[in-house]
Amino acid sequence: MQQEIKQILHKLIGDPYIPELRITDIVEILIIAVIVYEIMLWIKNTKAWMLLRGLLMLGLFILVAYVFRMHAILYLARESIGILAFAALVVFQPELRRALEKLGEKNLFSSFYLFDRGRENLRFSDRTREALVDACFSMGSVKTGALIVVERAIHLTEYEMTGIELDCKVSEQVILNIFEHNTPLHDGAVIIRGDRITSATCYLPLSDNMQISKSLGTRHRAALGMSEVSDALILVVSEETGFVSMAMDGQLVRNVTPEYLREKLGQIQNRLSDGKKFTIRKGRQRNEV
Ligand SMILES: Nc1ncnc2c1ncn2[C@@H]1O[C@H](COP(=O)(O)OP(=O)(O)OP(=O)(O)O)[C@@H](O)[C@H]1O
Repeated sequence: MQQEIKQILHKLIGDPYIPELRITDIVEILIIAVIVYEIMLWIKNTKAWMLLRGLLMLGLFILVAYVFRMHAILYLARESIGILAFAALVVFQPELRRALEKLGEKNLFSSFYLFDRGRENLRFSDRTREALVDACFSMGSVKTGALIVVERAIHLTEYEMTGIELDCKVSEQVILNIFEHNTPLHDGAVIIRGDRITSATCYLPLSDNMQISKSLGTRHRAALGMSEVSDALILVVSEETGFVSMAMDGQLVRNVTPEYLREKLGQIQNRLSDGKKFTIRKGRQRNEV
């Protein structure tokens, strides 16, 4: 094949230099392409995108300084590169941590182990999934605000500790009871691990995403913030509108339908699916932030 390509090129443009291509070179190119693609996705989905734009502007400025031989500016740029790199590490520490955690979550070899199939692979039961969907839409219909975090691979112990410890089975009635106005547990978020509610009144980190709609308050900001620092799926019921929204992977999807929520919960129900490398993202539903 390579020989044929060489012959065709020889006819067209003389004697071109084509280096020997081994199978490992092709594998290497594919690995680098996947890594570059993942880094680009990460940059696009995090604040790093703003950093990249900032760096491009800075690069342009330095280029102009170089062209016009502005020595003082070039000297300052040279001296501050180390400090800027350090500052970027500090500013992007949560995103970098999250990226490394994601890498650790990926179970690349799980699909090779057939004995894995016999294990208990369900994260939570169908009953819990239905209870969550029913509870959210019941609360939405009477405009009761709620914030529910469904834990996945990353343990949320540090957030559980901010609330009141519970250990009870998930059911629609229990969730409705927790978020009932003027009851001791209604404020803050509940955290769900498997089929159990582990904590209520938990305090979640607020997102500092500038693009989030100004009409959304701290409940939605907390849901988005939690989805930025963990792989959890967060459900929000708005006290103001009764809309049910969902946050995951730093994206907030507003005003979802029961079918959409059921589908998303179904997708995270299976533990093994976390190892999937490529997933086809379906179109976003309504107002995604
Ligand atoms: N950081 C947080 N962690 C957990 N819960 C929070 C946090 N911040 C706010 N909340 C919850 O959100 C409630 C306030 O919601 P607020 O009205 O500010 O938000 P909102 O996004 O406009 O929601 P809604 O549409 O329900 O009004 C608080 O009473 C509290 O229960």
